[in-house]
Amino acid sequence: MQVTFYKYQGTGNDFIIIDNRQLDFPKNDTKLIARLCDRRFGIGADGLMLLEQHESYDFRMIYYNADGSTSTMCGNGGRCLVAFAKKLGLVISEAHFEASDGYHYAKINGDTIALQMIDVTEIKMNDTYQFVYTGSPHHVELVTNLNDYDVKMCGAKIRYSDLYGASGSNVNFVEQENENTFKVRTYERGVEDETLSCGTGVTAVAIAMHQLRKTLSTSIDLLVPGGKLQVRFSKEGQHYKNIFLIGPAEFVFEGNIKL
Ligand SMILES: N[C@@H](CCC[C@H](N)C(=O)O)C(=O)O
Repeated sequence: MQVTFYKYQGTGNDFIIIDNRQLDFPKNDTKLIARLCDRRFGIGADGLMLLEQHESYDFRMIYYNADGSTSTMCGNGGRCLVAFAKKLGLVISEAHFEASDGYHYAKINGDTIALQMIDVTEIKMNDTYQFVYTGSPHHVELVTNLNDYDVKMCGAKIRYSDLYGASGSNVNFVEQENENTFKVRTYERGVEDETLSCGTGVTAVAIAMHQLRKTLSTSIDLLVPGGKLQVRFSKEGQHYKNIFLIGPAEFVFEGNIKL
């Protein structure tokens, strides 16, 4: 079977996208997905997404990590899938879709996609770290000297620690740059390495930093190794709502593979 794939990236978090509206992609073939994402033996990506038909919304998002595991929500992936849906002509300036964590709305402005994330109602605050679920689980930790930090080694230690059990967590290391700007480097579960950006990760960081009162701003800039993202939200009581992850989502190339 010949399949056309599309490569997209959002601040360097890169994805293989396949139009699976005909439902012919072998969705349970973990080894195939891992091989397609492999940077030496395959196309290379942090994750693979399928765009499928949805009964009430514009489309459905199915996300796999680079190791082939089915995953929870991917913020940068969601933004890239919206850009792909626009390329397919499924949406024009707005999108409504369903992902593993439920309904999402997105606004399209050229290559900039603003994706609404799920509301956050619980933040676990600890002396040295916070835990925020933004559609995916995220450990957030302030560090000094982020540029020289061993994200892969320290991230893996936390991801596999007793703190998060068998399912683990993504791990974000953060350093404050100014009043409303934070630098972030993320160890991603399922890639098992640092990625250049993580959308659900920077969303967790923005909320954790606001909750910690490191910033009073509700529009926060996040500098990641792959570029710049913005997270905006409103706070109602103890709940964070109307959370938007904003940044570029770009088509890179397309090709055909024989499965
Ligand atoms: N890169 C993603 C997060 C993808 C999911 C994550 N690896 C997990 O398994 O939790 C993002 O942009 O949010």
